[in-house]
Amino acid sequence: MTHALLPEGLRDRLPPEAEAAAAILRAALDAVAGHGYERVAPPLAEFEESLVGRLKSASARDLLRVVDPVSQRTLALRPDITTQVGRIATTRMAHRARPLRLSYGGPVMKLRATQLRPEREMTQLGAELIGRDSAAAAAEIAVVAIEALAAAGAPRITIDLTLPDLVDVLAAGPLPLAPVDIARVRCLLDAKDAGGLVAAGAHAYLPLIEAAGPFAEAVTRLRAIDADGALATRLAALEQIAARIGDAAQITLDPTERHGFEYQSWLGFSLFVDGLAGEIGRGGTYTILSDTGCEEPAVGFSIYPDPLIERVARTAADHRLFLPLGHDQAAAEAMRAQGWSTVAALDARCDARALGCSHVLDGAAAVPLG
Ligand SMILES: N[C@@H](Cc1c[nH]c[nH+]1)C(=O)O
Repeated sequence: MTHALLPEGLRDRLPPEAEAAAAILRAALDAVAGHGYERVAPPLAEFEESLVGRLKSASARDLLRVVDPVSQRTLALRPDITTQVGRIATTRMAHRARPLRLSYGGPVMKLRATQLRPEREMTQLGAELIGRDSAAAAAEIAVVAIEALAAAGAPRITIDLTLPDLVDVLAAGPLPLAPVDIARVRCLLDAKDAGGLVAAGAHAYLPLIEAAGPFAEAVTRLRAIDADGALATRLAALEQIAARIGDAAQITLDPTERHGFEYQSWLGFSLFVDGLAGEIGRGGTYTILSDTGCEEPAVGFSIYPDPLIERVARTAADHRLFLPLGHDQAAAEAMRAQGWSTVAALDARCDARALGCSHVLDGAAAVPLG
């Protein structure tokens, strides 16, 4: 009977998951706000053309579209709030001093589900720092991303740093490649296909496959490749970012990883949480195009926190307190002030266990239901 109730990839969130989802969003965005990021809330849908082409190098995206009977124009549901924040920053907030620090959180819609993420609607939260894409700016964003994830209840966090335009930089400088070969070499590096690189005559790129792993060793190997100094500023920036992160997260480097980086420029990063499959967030540097043709650098991150919901919901369910008939109302209020959810009996038929309570109020004390 559940099939056909909702389209594929869309679902209702029931208790306690809906509450957990809201709590996660709140906690993560509070952490972000603590660093001076001001919240913006763009709409769920907007004109298709304003969602496309706003960020430099963004590839055309499959969007979920509708024709708006009111404006007679095509609207698209947002698949990524970063684009909208870019629009706001370069239009309505163009007059504001840079760097401009903005945060956001809300649902996004993908046209298609993937095997790893069967949902088409998901929550996205994040922060964008507009007007800078320096190492200092990137380091701040990485630290804020890790803090937001920790505040959302993520236990051990790993950040994987990458250099999305690395192959372009090397191909244009010390390790020349014909333009037609660049895409091929990128794919071979993505697949970590050493044999393929040799067959394609791109031996010089082999060491990049080796330069992946825990940060300290990987960056040393990457430095060894940098014979002509073409990567010197990037290497220094990576070191600066890693030093700023310190031991707030495990740091790895995968210099040629490009998966999921659609518009990021010199820096990209993916966020992982112990015990969860796949990445939970992503970020990096990018360029916003304004309507007047100006370009503005930026750096930011997005977290897709839905996979954390189950974990948080489990903890929340441990603090549900049954208030028997005739309970002490002041005691109940004191318990709510401590963060308990109270469930009041309305008549003798109300059953604590059946109503999902973990404790019962006895006098002024919460007694576990056992
Ligand atoms: N919005 C990007 C991540 C990002 C935010 N800012 C820069 N990059 C994503 O979801 O993949």
